[in-house]
Amino acid sequence: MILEKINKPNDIKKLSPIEYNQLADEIRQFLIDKISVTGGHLASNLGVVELTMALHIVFNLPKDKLIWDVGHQSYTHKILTGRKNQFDELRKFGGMSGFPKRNESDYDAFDTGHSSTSISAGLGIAMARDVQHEDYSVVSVIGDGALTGGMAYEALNNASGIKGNFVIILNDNTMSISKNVGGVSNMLSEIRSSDSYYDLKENIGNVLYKLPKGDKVVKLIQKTKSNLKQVILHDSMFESMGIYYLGPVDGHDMDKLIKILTVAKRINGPVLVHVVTQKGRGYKPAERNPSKFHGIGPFDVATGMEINKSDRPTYSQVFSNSICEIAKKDRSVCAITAAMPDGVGLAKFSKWFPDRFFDVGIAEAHAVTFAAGLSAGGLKPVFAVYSSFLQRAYDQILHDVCIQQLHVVFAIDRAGLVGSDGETHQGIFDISFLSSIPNMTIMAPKNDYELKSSLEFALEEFNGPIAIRYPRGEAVVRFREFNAPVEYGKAELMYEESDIAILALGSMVDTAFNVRERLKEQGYNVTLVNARFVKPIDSAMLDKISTTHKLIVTLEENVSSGGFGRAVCQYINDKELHNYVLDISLPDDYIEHGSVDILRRETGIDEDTIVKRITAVYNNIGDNNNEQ
Ligand SMILES: Cc1ncc(C[n+]2csc(CCOP(=O)(O)OP(=O)(O)O)c2C)c(N)n1
Ligand SMILES: CC(=O)[C@@H](O)[C@H](O)COP(=O)(O)O
Ligand SMILES: [Mg+2]
Repeated sequence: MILEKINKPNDIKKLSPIEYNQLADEIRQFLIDKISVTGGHLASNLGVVELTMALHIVFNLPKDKLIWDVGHQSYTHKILTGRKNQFDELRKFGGMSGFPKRNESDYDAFDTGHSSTSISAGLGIAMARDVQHEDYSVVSVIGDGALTGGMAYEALNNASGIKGNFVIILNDNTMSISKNVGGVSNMLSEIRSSDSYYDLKENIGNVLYKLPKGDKVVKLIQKTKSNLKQVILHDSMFESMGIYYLGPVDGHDMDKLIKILTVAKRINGPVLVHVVTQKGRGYKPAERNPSKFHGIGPFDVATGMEINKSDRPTYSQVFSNSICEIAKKDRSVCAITAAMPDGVGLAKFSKWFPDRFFDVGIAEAHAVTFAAGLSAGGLKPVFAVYSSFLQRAYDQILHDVCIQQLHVVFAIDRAGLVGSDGETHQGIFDISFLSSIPNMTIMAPKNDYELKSSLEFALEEFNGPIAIRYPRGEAVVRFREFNAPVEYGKAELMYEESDIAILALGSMVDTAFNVRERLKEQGYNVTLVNARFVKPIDSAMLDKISTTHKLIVTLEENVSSGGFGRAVCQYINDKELHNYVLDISLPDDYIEHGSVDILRRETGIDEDTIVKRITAVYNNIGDNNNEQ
C-alpha cells in the first residue's frame, strides 16, 4: 500500500513517479470506503485526485498557498496533509470539517464553503505577498460550476493587473451539482473540443516545461498565442483579459499535470490552467450519476444505494409538488434556481414547465435581480434557494425587489441548522437580514400542509416581496388538525391557556408542542401559538396574550440578534407591557458541523434545555411576585 507511506504533509514528494497512479487508485478506494460510512462530497473528490497530487508535488506547501473554491473537493488535500486518520470523524461534531479550515491545518490557506470566492481570496493573498516583497506561489482551484458565479469575474478583472505569480486552476468537469449550464459552460466545451488547439498547446507545454523561470517563458507564450490565432478562430476570454491560458490538459494524467503546473508556477503574472477532469472518476455509480454522489449520505459500496434513507417527504419535495400544482393553474408562475434544481426541489418543475424554469448558475445575486425583472415584466417568480446562499443577495433584495415592492417569492430552503456542512451553511441568519428590509414579508410554516398553503397564499393572494423559510430534511406531517387559513400577519392559536405563552416559529412548533406536553405534566398552564409570520409580527395576538400570561417564550431556529424573539421583546417594550419575555434562539455565533440533534443540544434549543429554562424563569418570576 503506497497510501501507508502518506502520513505527513509532503510525504508525497518522496514517492517515485511510477508510484503515482497506484497512489491515486488507493486514495480513490480510501475515499469511497470512508465516505460510504460517514457520507460527504464524494464525486467532486474522486475527480480531483490526480490534480491534488500534482499540486502537492509541484508546489511547496504551506509556503505556497492553495485555495479551494467551495472546498467540498479538498479531501485528497486533507489526506496529503496529515489528516488521513481523521476521516472516520468527517463532518461529525468535534471531528474534521468537510471544508478547508485555517484552524484545522496550516495547509488550508483560506476557509471556503460558499462558491466563487477562491480567485478573490487568492488574488488578495498574492497582492499581500507582492506588497511585502515575499516570494511564493498562490494557487486558486475553481470548478467550472463555481466559475458561473459573478465574484469570479470581478476577481479575474482585478487579477489581470498582478505582476507576480498567480495560478488559477480551472477544474472543468462539465458539472455543477447538476449539469453545468449557460454561456461559460458553452465556451469551455468549445475550447475542449478544439482539437488543434489542444495538440498545439500540449506540444508547446512540453517545450515550456524545459525553460527556466522568467521572461523567456512569457515571450514564448506570447509568440505561441499569436501563432495559435492563425489556427483557431477565436481567442479565449481569459487571454483577452490578459490572463495567460494554459491547457486544456487531461486532469487524470499525472505526467501532463506536473509539466503544465511547473510551467504555470514559473510565469510572472496571472495564469489560468484549464484542467479537464471527470466527476466521480473511478467509481462507476458516481461516474454514471455524479449529481447523486455530489453530496451523499452513507451508501452501500457494491450497489451505490443510500443506506437508511428515509422515504418520508422532505420540505424540498413538499415545495416541489406544491409549486408544480400552483403553476399548472397559473401560467405566470415561474421558478429560478442558482444551480441547485435537485437540492431545492425544482427538478420536477424544470421538466413540467421548461419554458418557465431558469437555472442561472451559481449566481444568487443575479438570480434576485433577474427575479425582480421577471416580476416587473409581468410574471410571478419564485426563487428557491438555500438560506445561507441567499446571504449573497442582500442588496439585490433590498434595492431591486423591496424598494419597488415587486412580487417576488423567496422559497428559503435549509433555513435553520443544516448539520454536517457546518458554519458556512447553517441557515440561521435569514430572519435577521430579511427582517431589516422594509416591505419584506416573512413566513415560517409549521408543517408540510402549511408550507403548501403559505406558497398558495404568497402566489395567489399576496402581491409584494415575500419569503417562506423551512428547514432541511423531513417535513413535519403532524398537526394537520391545526389548519387555520393563512391570513396576512396572523398567527395561529393552537392551545389557549394562561400563565406561560409559547410563541414558536416554523421548525420550532414541533419542539414547542413536546415542550408544552412536558410542562403540562409538571402542572403548568401553557398556551401554544404557531407564529407563522415573522414579519409583520401579529400585534393583536401579542396584545391578547400579554393580558393573560406572565411569561411569553419565543422559540426560533435563527440567531437571537435581529431574530423573531427580539422583535417580540421590542414590541412588548415599546408598548410598555409588563410581561417577561424569554427569547430562546441561537447564540450570536457560528455553529460548527455535526448532526442537527447534537447542535440543537449544544446551542440550547433542544426540548430538555427549553423545559429547564422555561421552568427556571417562570418560577423565578413567581418568587419575585411573592416578594413584592
Ligand atoms: C454561493 C453558493 N451557492 C451554491 C453552492 C452549492 N454548491 C456547492 S458545490 C456546487 C457546484 C460546484 O460546481 P463546481 O465548482 O464545478 O465543482 P464540482 O462539484 O464540479 O467539482 C454548488 C452549486 C455553494 N456552495 N455556494
Ligand atoms: C458544498 C455545497 O455547498 C453543497 O453541496 C451542499 O453541501 C449541499 O447541501 P445539502 O446536502 O443540504 O443539499
Ligand atoms: Mg464542476
